[in-house]
Amino acid sequence: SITLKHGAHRLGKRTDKQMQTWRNYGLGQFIHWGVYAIPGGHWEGKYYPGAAEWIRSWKEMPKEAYDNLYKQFNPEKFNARGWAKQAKEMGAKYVIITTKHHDGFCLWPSKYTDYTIAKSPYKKDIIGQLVDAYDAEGIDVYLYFSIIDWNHPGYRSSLKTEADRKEYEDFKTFTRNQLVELLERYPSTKGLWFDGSWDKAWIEQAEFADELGRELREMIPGLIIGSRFRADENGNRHFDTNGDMMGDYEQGWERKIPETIEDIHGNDWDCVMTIPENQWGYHSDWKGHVKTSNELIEMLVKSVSLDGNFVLNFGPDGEGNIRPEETKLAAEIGAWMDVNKEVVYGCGYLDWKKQDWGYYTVNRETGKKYMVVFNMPVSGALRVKVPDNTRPDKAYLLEQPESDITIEEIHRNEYFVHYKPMTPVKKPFVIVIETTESDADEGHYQKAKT
Ligand SMILES: COc1ccc([C@@H]2N[C@@H](C)[C@@H](O)[C@H]2O)cc1
Repeated sequence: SITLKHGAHRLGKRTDKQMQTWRNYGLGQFIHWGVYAIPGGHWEGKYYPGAAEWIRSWKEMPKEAYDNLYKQFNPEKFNARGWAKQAKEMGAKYVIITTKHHDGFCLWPSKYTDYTIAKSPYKKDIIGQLVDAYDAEGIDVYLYFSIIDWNHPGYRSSLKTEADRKEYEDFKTFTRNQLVELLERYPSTKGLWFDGSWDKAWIEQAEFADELGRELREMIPGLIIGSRFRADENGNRHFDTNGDMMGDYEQGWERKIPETIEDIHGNDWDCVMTIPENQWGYHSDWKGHVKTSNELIEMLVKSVSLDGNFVLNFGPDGEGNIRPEETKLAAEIGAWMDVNKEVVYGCGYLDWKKQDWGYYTVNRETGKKYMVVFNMPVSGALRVKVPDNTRPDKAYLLEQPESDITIEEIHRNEYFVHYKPMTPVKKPFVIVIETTESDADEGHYQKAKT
């Protein structure tokens, strides 16, 4: 590997307490809220087919009209305590809240621009209310911040002229000032989730961004920042010139989930996921597939089974309501978590061969192993392949610890867990499997000579 001044500053996972807490969350909530929720994916009767929070970039949206929307932003239904309570009941352990999206509108009263909530009819600090409400529910708060800022005069996506460069220096100072301001105003923040950092102009700022990251980490010891924040001096993002991840966890899994443990390259990671195919901000007309709670629970369990966190996005409307579809899903996920949360919290990857019926998770402290079943085989026989010197002794339903499920040895290190549900299965369910680790005899299975 080559020597880098602004590459990864740490190899391997962080092992401090704050990062251990992050690693054990399992389930998080994303909140995308801003003035884009006012048009909600429409303008003058026309339907915007893109992601609602990007409507300003739509050729049918006059920039002037969009940039004046904040003058009508007065979400009277906004109830931070209600949102936090709903997130608690869903089972979210952390929340990521948009402080400023690409449009540059600040949901906190920043003193570095007038394009903020303080200048709207609503006036009050939205970020402050959410931080207090989620803190009160014991849900850790992380702040989303977009480097892209279409409102700031100094913002550039690329630096072509000397004038660009001069303007961009003001933008860099503004960006730093806002981030320092956010951490000063909300010191209970556990981390920053950066977005909009793919512009050439920002990629050229390896030294500035590295120094800014250092300054922010000094302000809040243990602060957690993902891989999307900065580039190294050769313009590499997420992974530096040597292939080492920059930041504390990988932020590449947006609306997608790794397939195998190899895909995560030994790094911590989060998957951030929308309920429709691709809407983060509020769109009043979701077209296409809206994910069910069974799909979302599977994504959650799949993420945990591969040592990641799953962060589900909510996009409140222009009045401050959480829409009915999201409320329903939060309740369904919460009902499942009420019964099964122990297969998520503090759990991660078990190095047993993945089987078709679902996913294994293991509690990192207790070693307790779980089979989370999504796909019942017609045979009722759940195949389990174990590593050498591991023998499954007992299996029982998490919901009925006294249930004793038959385990049949069918081959060397291979078993059938025989389970036929008495009633039709409508939600994923969990079987706890207990094992003995032994240097037992090789057993009596003979490999065929071929
Ligand atoms: C051009 O592709 C994208 C896709 C998504 C984004 C933003 N990242 C998500 C977390 C949302 O904030 C979305 O607007 C930005 C650019």
